[in-house]
Amino acid sequence: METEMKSPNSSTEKKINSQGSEKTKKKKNSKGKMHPGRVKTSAIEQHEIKNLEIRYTAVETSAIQKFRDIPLSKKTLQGLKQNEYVTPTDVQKESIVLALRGMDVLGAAKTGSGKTLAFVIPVLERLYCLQWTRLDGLGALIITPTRELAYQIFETFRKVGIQHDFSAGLIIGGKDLNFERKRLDQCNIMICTPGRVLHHMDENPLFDCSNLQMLVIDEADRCLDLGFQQTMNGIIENLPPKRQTLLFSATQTKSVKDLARLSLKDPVYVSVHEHAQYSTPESLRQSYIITPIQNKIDILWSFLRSHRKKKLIVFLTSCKQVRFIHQAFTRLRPGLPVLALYGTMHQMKRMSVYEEFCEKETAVLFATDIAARGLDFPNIDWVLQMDCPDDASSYIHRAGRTARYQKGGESLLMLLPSEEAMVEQLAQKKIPIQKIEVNPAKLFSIQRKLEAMLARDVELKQMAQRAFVTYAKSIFLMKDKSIFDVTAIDLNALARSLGLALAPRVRFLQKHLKATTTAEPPQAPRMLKPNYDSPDNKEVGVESSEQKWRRNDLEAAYNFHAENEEQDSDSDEGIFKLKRKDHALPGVVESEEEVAVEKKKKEKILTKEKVAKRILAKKLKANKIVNFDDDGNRIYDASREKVSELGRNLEIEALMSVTGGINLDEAKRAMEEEDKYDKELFRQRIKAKHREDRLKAKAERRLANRVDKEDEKSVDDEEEDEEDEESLDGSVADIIDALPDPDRIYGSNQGGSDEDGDVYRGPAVAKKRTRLSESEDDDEEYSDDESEEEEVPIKQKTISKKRSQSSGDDDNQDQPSPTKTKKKWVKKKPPKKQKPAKINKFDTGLDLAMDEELALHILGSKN
Ligand SMILES: Nc1ncnc2c1ncn2[C@@H]1O[C@H](COP(=O)(O)OP(=O)(O)OP(=O)(O)O)[C@@H](O)[C@H]1O
Repeated sequence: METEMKSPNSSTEKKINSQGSEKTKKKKNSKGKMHPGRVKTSAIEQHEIKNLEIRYTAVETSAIQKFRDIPLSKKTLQGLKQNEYVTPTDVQKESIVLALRGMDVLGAAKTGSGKTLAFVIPVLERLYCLQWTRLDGLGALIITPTRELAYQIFETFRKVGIQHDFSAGLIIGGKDLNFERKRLDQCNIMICTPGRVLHHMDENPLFDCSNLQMLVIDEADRCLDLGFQQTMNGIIENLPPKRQTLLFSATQTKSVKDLARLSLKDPVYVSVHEHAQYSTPESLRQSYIITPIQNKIDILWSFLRSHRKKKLIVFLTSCKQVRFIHQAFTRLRPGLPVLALYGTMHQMKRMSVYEEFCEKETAVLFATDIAARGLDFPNIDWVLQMDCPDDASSYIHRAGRTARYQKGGESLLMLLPSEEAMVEQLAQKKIPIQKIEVNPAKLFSIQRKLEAMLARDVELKQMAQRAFVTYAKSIFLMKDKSIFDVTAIDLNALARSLGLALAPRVRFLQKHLKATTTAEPPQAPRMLKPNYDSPDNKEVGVESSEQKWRRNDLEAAYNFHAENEEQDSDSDEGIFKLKRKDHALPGVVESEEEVAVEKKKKEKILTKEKVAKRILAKKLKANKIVNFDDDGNRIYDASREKVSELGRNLEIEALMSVTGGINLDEAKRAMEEEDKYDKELFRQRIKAKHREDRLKAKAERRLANRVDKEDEKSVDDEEEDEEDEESLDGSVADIIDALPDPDRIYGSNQGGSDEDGDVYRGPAVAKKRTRLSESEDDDEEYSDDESEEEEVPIKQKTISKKRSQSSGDDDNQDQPSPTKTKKKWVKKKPPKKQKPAKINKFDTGLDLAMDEELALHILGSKN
């Protein structure tokens, strides 16, 4: 994405001046802050900059002969010289000087007149004079409508700016977004397509254009037209208002609205060829032919056969047409290399085709309008416009791919009889174009060959069908209805010329024709015009017998071959992506029934996203598992759903609710209920975890006992009751289990709710054991559980007392208070185990066996 426009020996960011010393530069950036990492600039450069700035106002455009007459930095002059740019063109002289003075410029000049250098040079100079460095971020943003053009401009920056130290980035669609993203913040000059740059502006936090000095829009009229309107508005919103703006195009916009959007400050309109006799290059010879649609492909074939040593571009309306013609002609072999360039191509392929065609000496490139603007393919001999361009501007740009910068070239436009009005529009735009006739003797028909190929190759046949439909659709969608009339086209003849035996069905036309005949839309006069030759028939709503015949013929054509419907509908999708949506479609009045049918058809295409949306809309919960117990009662999973009745009811109410909203009191109550379940769930989890820890500790102890008998005798004085219980071996536990319930002995005024969450341990002793084991957990985790706190100390107190009596060395102060500490049982502990912080401990001074005996004794005596 990114390259550096620097000479091979200037590979570091620090610049050493000619004396070899470094000088710190105290230059402030546009926000008034000096960038801490500013590169040091030599005194010579600073001096040069001062001199240049003085000369900006003094320089006279008329006195400029060579680039060196313009106040330009040495680095730029060297870059120009290295690339053999010596004499500036008119548009360059005018625009560069004005731009150097810091003015907003609207540059208009013929195609191939060097408008690219007219903005590349001022951008380099401006940043140079500001002593811009990589650390200053984005200084200039250049926007162009196509990726290839962006690449071409990038290359010009790279070549002319070779002596500068700026870094330039190419931000275009079809490339790795992440790759671009990471390097964006290092770009000083960014060349981009509108969609991609807005994407970064919206989503990339590294994209910072707050320091931007210059905005350049190449092919400005195209970038600012309705096709890019929203994107461009989005971009402009993100740019700092204080900046210099340069707009360039061969067909420059003068729309006040466009210019207002850009908030230009006193822009200067540079139109060097405004008073020229023609709006196209003098060296361009232009001609047109009027031909019926069925002859177009034959003319193209014959033309290519007779220009095999030339380099040509052939423009067609849609990607699918280009694809079909390219595939068909590749197989038919016209005698020169055949290439294709269109928007739906893979980006890598697009670039390789672009480069390949640049290098070729003879070749034909079939292309859509993505190749119409700005591209500077070298040495193009001929431009063939096989389909009529959208308008005169579009014609100028297409034809302008040849006869560039002092070179000659020729252009041929093919028009259908219904499109002849275009000639008038071209004349109004000062385009000198001559009518020529096709020599029938030299016309060679390839229809049979195409038919044979399509019969053998289903894929090619499908391409032909798609080409047919997209062409019909693009004509139907054209803005200028005075030129483009789909009903005037003989679609059967078109189909045959493509090698198709029968015309594919075009449903939108059927619908349209139905609408124009059933309803009488006031805005659809052109749609009823069947014959361009008969001006009388142009009257609103009047349909002559000839028109009727034409309509019936068309209807018959459209109704053929319902089997092609699927493919057609596919193709129909594509064309909408490509054409500009800058006009309404008159005459299309859809009945309710048709709308319903259309809706139904659309529903057939179900993407994953749509399915998900539907599920959401229906408030269904996808992939939900419902468990039932043996009796068929539903088991609720507290971790995933509402368990309390109140909670569940509330959920059902929300689902049924049409109005939405929430009853806060109800919700609060439900939450409290749910909270109980949550707590219980949490408690159980903690218990399970503790149990697991205990078992683990027990296993470790057993292992330790086996290894070292001596250690077994040592008694740890800090034991936990719960661990104690678990550490008792099976026989002792059994004895304890068999002991009478202390509740019965000491009274049980406490609740026994703590049993709920415990594991089942046998019917007779469960309650007692649960109390022993759970109380500690609850103490640690749920200190609010009063029932356990009250019960345990009685036992504990007794045990502790007896212990202290028997050991006689216990410090009473160390004894846990009855209210705080519960039962404490002695147990063995692995020597290295850490003491839990919160648990109170005491020491009987006895070993485990004796402790057990003591416990049995105490309990037995109580009994
Ligand atoms: N001063 C110059 N000296 C020699 N060649 C030049 C000069 N300026 C431009 N050129 C060459 O002229 C050709 C056309 O230039 P460029 O692409 O900038 O034209 P353009 O006006 O932008 O055309 P379009 O309107 O089609 O975009 C390029 O090959 C370029 O290298």
